[in-house]
Amino acid sequence: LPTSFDWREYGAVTPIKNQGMCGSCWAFSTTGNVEGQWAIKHKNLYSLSEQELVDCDSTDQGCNGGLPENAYEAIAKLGGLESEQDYPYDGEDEQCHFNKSMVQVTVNGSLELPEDEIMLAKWLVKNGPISIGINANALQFYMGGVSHPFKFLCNPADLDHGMLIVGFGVHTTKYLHRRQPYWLVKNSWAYPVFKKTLPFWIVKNSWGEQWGEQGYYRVYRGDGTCGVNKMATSCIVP
Ligand SMILES: CCC[C@@H](/C=C/S(=O)(=O)c1ccccc1)NC(=O)[C@H](Cc1ccccc1)NC(=O)N1CCC(N2CCOCC2)CC1
Repeated sequence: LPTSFDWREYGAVTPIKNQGMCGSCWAFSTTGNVEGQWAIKHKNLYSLSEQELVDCDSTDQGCNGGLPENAYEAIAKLGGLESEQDYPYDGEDEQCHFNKSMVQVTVNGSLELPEDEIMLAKWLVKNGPISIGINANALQFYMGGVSHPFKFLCNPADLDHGMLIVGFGVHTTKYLHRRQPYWLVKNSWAYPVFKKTLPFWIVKNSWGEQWGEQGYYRVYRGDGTCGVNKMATSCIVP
């Protein structure tokens, strides 16, 4: 197993997207995994439509939540996913206007991955980015670095947010030289939820555009922090 790995270096990850004021994190977690699987298998990276899932995946609840595993199934049943361009994101529940002739990619199954984080890292290197459920408590006020909250502050059993692991590495702290293995996790927030309440000119000027580390979150790898390993899944693409 390498010390670090990052699927962004191999063209398997699209730029950070913004879910806005809609609880569609599950759809972004799903499209992120499908984008990666398709890119690795077909050498084509397409940005895929979350709005199609919000509007047309009747097994999930649109802006009120969902599960990537349901979404993979829904994509297979619908007949595929359209591109972001052809079915753009509006951040609210709309009438489904899926057009099967516009399908960019298809899915024909899914996998539940092991909770062992060494096996997860091995799977990631071999196969691609992983969709996860996580407890988002530590994300609300995340400002960078390797997040490693106490278990009672981030219950691994209370998963409430869908994200995408795109890689992993080890951070050595400056003074004590502590080694902190971490997962590199793609988020779908432009601003953290709490900053949405601040006047835009404060957020724009002081914290820049992106949430976290240019839209990414680094969380401790190896002890099930925030349940990062509890619901790791991937689609299978033909
Ligand atoms: C209200 C929906 C919130 C949304 C994410 C919104 S969010 O904006 O990213 C955010 C997250 C945390 C803090 C603040 C903001 N969360 C979800 O969609 C999460 C994502 C998730 C959870 C666990 C494992 C994997 C993925 N899922 C969920 O919220 N749900 C999972 C499915 C559940 N169904 C109810 C009916 O019976 C079938 C199951 C509905 C709730």
